Amino acid sequence: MRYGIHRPASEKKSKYVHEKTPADCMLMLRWGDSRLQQCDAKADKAPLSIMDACTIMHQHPYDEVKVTARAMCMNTIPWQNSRHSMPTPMYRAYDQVHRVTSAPLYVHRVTSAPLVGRTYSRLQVEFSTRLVRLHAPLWLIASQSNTVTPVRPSRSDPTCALNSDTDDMPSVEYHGCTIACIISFTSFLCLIFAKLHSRAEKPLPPGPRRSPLIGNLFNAPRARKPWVAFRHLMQTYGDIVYLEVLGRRMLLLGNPSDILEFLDKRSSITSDRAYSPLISLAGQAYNFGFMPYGQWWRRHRRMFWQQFHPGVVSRYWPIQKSRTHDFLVKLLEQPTSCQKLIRYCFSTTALKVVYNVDIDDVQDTRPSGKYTFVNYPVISQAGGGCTTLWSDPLGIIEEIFVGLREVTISVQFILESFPFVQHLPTWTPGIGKFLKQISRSRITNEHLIAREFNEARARAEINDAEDPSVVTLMLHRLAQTTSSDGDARDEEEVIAKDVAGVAMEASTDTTFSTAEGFFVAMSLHPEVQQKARAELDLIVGPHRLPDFSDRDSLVYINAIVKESLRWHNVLPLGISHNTTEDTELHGYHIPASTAVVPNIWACMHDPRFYPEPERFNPDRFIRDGQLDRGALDPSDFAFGFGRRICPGRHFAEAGLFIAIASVLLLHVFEIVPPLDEDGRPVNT
Ligand code: HEM
Repeated sequence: MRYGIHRPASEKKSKYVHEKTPADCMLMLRWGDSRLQQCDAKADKAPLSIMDACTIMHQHPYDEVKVTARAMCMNTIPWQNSRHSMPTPMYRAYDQVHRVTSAPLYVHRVTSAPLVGRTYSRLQVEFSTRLVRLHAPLWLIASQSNTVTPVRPSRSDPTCALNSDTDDMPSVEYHGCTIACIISFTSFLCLIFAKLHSRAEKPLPPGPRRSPLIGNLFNAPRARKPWVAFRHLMQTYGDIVYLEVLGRRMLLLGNPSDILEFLDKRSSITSDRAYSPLISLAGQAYNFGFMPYGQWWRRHRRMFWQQFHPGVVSRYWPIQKSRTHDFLVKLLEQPTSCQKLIRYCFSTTALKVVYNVDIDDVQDTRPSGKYTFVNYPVISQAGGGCTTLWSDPLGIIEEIFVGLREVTISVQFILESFPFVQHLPTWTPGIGKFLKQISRSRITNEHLIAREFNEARARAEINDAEDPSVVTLMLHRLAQTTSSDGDARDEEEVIAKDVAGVAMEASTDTTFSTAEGFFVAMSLHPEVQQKARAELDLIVGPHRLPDFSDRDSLVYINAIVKESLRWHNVLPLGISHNTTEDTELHGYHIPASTAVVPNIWACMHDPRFYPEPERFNPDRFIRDGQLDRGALDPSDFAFGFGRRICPGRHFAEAGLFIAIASVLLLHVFEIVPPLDEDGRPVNT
């Protein structure tokens, strides 16, 4: 029985196949177990692309089909171009080959597909297998360099694939020393393909069923607490969940050991950040926390670290202490403004530490214009996060934060999947208002950072070495180390400006949100306040305020700091990392460019590690009167992971320690829940 594949005249020639492609492709059809039939597609002068082959296989009701689509391989389709028309698994396979060889690949290769159920996924598996067995690369090189003559397959040819189930390559004639090159190159590629093959066999992690095109769009949480929605997914699918939303891959991790294994131990391939148009839209392009993993990020991080590593943060302790004392005085005067004053305390500390700016009053006027200290809640994953900006027009700031609050995961996905959305006019229904507000945020951000840096630099130039601010220290260091090369110096200054901006912004909302959580916890747990005071009375006594020198002795206060970080996570999903290579986790294949989202909140509220997780209980970190080294330490999670771990954590923990110890020591404060209209405590 003979089958010929005659393409109807009306059928368009594949747009992927180049006119000059040698058309010596063939199609082998296997009918039943033993009857082999063949068709030489060259007769039709219609070379098949792999997609054509797939279509044919898909359309023909054979038990098993083997397709050898050879000569259209090279110089026909750059693999990238075929991305949108390929079944995803096949595209991935090409993608992998491309990554490993880092060479332009024009490979459309031999495939074999027992069409069980006639699905492409079956095809993909066979495809990888056969790449290894068939030495496909040899054939490709040979046909390109013309040093190997392909022998047209025929049933009588013993080397021909048609005559055996093993599908060996057709026989070839070699010329001169190219043999050695070909053999070694082939072995190299075989190794690569073998590796790919082993990867391809691993399944993706479990997750909800993906719909065509949109993937898991409807599984992506739209609620304000995505970390809770993600935990629900994990309860269904396990601690490792894979989602794809509009073509973007996402891996959710909900188990402490998996998170540490993947993001800490393998941080060399999991420290990238995904690009999002939101970053520049919101004026955060300067923020190295969102920069991709690479030299520019590294230079920023290095300069930041020089100012905040554990060996130097003690130089900011006096500022942290004096700002805390100022906070206590103000709290005594205005006890009902507690929340506003907490923000004031941490924001003024940051401004002083970074720019050497003094603000002594909640309403402050500076000579250069009217500035109002304003507090507005800003987007924070915990919903309770806030930021404080030191800026001119109060109305604009409010507008900005209204805009930022609108940045939900859905908006993020839409912008990332359809970047053109950012260029839509601001009157566009639905998204226009958001775009307007976010663009105001950007302008203010850029203005603020440039202005504060320039003013601090001017002050640093006239001032003396008394000023320990981050900007001054960075500028001094630059003056000593930067070469006379003007461009290099300019670049270093840009980095210094960025670093100062990040230090100011990143250190305010995170720390005061944690402190706010602490106040809420204290209002709910008077017994914790009592225990803390007993310790403070014993160690510090009634005649002075706590100091950093008391830190090691104040075990219960340290446990409160840990419990505050655990109980109220300011970044419950951290900042997602991106993989830069294909890898695997617990037998699952994790493709490159997957956003890895650690559900820190889920870990910190997992009853397996923290019994009664909703209860604020510092004792869970104490054993035999000492901090329990065996307990899962929230600091190892709340500050992120690997090479991206929060570089401001030592500064943050010091600030939290001194604020918490000082507030609790003063017996004049009793932190209680707010009262409702009838005078009953409101249980938050
Ligand atoms: C309680 C306070 C804080 C918490 C809970 C916190 C948490 C985090 C987290 C979860 C990350 C993401 C890490 C990752 O990608 O895995 C991060 C990054 C970062 N944090 Fe913090 N942070 C706090 C305070 C601070 C402070 C005080 C500063 C500055 C002085 C700061 C500066 C940064 C910077 C610059 C990054 C970006 C690091 C990078 O991408 O390389 N943070 N923080």
